[in-house]
Amino acid sequence: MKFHATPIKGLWVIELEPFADHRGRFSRLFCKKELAEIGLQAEIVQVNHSVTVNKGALRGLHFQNPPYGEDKIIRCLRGEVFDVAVDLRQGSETFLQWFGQRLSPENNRAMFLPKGFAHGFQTLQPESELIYFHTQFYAPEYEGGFRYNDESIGVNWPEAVTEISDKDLALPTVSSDFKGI
Ligand SMILES: Cc1cn([C@H]2C[C@H](O)[C@@H](COP(=O)(O)OP(=O)(O)O[C@H]3O[C@@H](C)C(=O)[C@@H](O)[C@H]3O)O2)c(=O)[nH]c1=O
Repeated sequence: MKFHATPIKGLWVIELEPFADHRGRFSRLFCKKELAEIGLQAEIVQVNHSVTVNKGALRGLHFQNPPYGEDKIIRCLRGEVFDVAVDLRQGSETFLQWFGQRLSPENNRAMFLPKGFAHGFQTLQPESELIYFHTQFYAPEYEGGFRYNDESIGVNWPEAVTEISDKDLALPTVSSDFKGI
């Protein structure tokens, strides 16, 4: 794995390094020892998978509140997505700044989000599949989120939004007294 720093400290793009031969490819998706270099300390306790049927569909921006904050690794297995992380860390010099990265099987990129980030993505291809590695269990009572089009965050989504859940449409915008998580 190669690690590429982003403009937001602690947020990394992971480049997988597939071995290719006449049979196809082999990639290491997770390595505790290598990921320790970019700050992954906790155990992975849950692996999730999502399929999004339509191009332009959007999920996010999601996070879990303390004490269920989590690190996440996100990899696209099929299709292509524009993946977004938003810095919600209290006192961070990049507070409320966002970073976007295209993820696809072809570009071999994955994202590493430490605790304190919101996450969302928009599909750039139909039938896009993601696999997520999480360091916390799903805790619905600690779920948090912000509206994908919150102006104080200002994510520049690449496509018109064709689909979004009612739950995500009902998410709040960032209030002026929000200090982070
Ligand atoms: C996230 C999650 C959902 N669920 C359930 C709740 C619900 O019935 C159904 C769908 O949940 P949601 O609508 O929240 O799914 P979704 O909008 O795809 O949520 C995901 O969005 C992206 C952006 C992320 O970063 C993920 O961590 C996760 O929050 O799955 C679990 O059982 N475990 C989980 O970890």
